[in-house]
Amino acid sequence: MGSPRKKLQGLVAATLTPMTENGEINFSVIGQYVDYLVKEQGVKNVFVNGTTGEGLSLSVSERRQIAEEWVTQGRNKLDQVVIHVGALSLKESQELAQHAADIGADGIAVIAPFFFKPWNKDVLINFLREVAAAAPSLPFYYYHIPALTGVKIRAEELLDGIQDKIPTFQGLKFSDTDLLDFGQCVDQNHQRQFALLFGVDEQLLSGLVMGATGAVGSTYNYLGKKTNQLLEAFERKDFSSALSYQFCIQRFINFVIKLGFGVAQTKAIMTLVSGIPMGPPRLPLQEATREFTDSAAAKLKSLDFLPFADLKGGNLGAYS
Ligand SMILES: CC(=O)N[C@@H]([C@@H](O)[C@H](O)[C@H](O)CO)[C@@H](O)CC(=O)C(=O)O
Repeated sequence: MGSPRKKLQGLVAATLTPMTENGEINFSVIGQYVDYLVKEQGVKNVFVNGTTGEGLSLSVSERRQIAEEWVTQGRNKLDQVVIHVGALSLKESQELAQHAADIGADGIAVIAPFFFKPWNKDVLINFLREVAAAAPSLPFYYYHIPALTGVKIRAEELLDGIQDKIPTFQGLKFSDTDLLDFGQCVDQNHQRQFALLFGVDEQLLSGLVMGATGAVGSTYNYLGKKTNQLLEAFERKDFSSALSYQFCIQRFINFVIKLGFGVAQTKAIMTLVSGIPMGPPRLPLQEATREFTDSAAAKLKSLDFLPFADLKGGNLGAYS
């Protein structure tokens, strides 16, 4: 991994947490998972224990072990390993933040507490500051995901003057469709000192046009290669190709959203595409149905995201 102060950019895969059929963490496949992301998807940054990683459904001990495994397996292979350490308990969040620093992670991220909710920006910043202070050497990212936390404090409000309060603040993971809010974050970031990472994969191109400096998402686990083509087209100002890539990605995401799409389904798709068993999700999530997986497989194939050989060659076997 690179120096902790290197700016986080490009694609960041929001990693899944592989589990066994008994619901235990399957640490044994994380090394293979790292290699798959780097070699097959061209993705060299990971966001661990977030939404996709079922971070809030895991025990603190499991979260620590998973973070350690990603840091260990990612050494000299991944550019950055960012650990999500958000929790309802400030103490747990601080413990996880300190642990992330101790094991040599490259950054930490925190969502807003969502049971007793911060009712204004200052209260939210007070909470975030206490967590950040537990890992004073690590870049700190705020993870804005209002649809799941129910905390609707606008990101642009939060950003205003944040580095005076949280000196390690390094950026934002913006998992929302409010492009006015996101645009105003970019507008404030005059010196481009912060990483502004867009978190809605099906709208990435809009985020890039608005000024996103990178992206964190679940689909980069298995559509990283295609999304990197989108990023490259955007970089060379070939907007027509960038739009074609985005539409292609949208066709798939739109299709699975209509079937019912979430972390469980992402696990099934990743198992299918990579051949690495991701296992079931943890309750209250429910495992994807066979019908979902078959339909997703057919769609991936029709979009050329999954060569026929892969379908025949055992990846479906890895799922069943
Ligand atoms: C609500 C949700 O899970 N959003 C995803 C997206 O990647 C999302 O799966 C994708 O845009 C498809 O809708 C990410 O923003 C979440 C994420 O990065 C994480 O797992 O921490």
